[in-house]
Amino acid sequence: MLFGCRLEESASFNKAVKDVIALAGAINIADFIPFFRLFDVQGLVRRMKETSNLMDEFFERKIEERLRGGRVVQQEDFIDFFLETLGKNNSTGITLDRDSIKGILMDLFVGGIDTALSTVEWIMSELLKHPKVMKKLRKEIRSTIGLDRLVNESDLPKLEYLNMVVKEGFRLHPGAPLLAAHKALEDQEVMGYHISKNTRIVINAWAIGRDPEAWKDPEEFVPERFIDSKVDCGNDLRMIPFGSGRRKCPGMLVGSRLVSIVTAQLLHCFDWELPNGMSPEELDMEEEFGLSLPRKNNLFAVPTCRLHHGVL
Ligand code: HEM
Repeated sequence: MLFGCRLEESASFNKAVKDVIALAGAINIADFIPFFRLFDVQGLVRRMKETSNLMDEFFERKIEERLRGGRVVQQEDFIDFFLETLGKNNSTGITLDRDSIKGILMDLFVGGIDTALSTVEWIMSELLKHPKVMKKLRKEIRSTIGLDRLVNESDLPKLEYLNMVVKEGFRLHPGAPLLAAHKALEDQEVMGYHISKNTRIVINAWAIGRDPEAWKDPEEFVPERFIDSKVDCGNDLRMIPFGSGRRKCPGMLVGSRLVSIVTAQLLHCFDWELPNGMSPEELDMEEEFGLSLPRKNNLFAVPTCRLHHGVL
């Protein structure tokens, strides 16, 4: 439950996160013809202001609830951390004002939720499209963990095939296909091309993950390509779903663990089938292009619980 929210509050917040991502990825004519900035012809600025006000009000409410001691869940979370560790009168010597705390919370949610969830949805889609891979992964997880308890984070290093499946998911379906826009700090020569200082640089991680010069059968979902391979996110420029270098995603470790643990739990707890006798070949894999890269159409699959009674 998100910060102990009521269902409708949580749903409207999730919608706001999705809207921010869609708006930030939208093509804005004013970026190309500055004259149009005067008019906001597509209404993008107005919608962005409305959405960020909505998120601001949400975090303001949650912070006020904490300060009044009116929390619904007992577990500590990000908001407690920021208020206690970096709020007024703390002992660290660093103080963040309320706007900065809200800004960081917004960054964490916008950067961390949709990217991870869309990657899990894509991995589940690939598994439903490739039943042999799904079976092999399910076997690894269930034989390692058994059916009397849930998978937890400390199990992840033992699940080697899961690690390969997740890497293959990140390769084909990077959550942020064009990363974030960067700017050259100085003139550079890269592979014979001159890049002038201040050039805006957009890196297509999606295309790199599917480049036939970098990968054998790049369009195929084959986790086995990572057997005995050291290639991983962050250590090889062919795999950059989290970017690379100084401005790479600071949530890389959390993000990749989140994707691994959610995928492992979905496969461990349930058997999955496509609905209404649909065959794997019929499952559509259309992408919706934007700042993130979710499925165009929601994935529907039917779960059957496989854990022993009382574990869930
Ligand atoms: C599967 C999950 C995730 C993916 C695929 C992902 C991907 C990315 C990418 C591609 C960037 C831009 C890097 C660049 O342009 O070089 C980025 C930046 C960022 N990510 Fe993530 N991310 C994920 C999870 C998270 C999580 C869980 C958090 C926070 C807890 C997070 C927080 C951020 C922040 C704050 C930035 C901006 C960093 C900066 O501007 O220096 N991300 N992420």
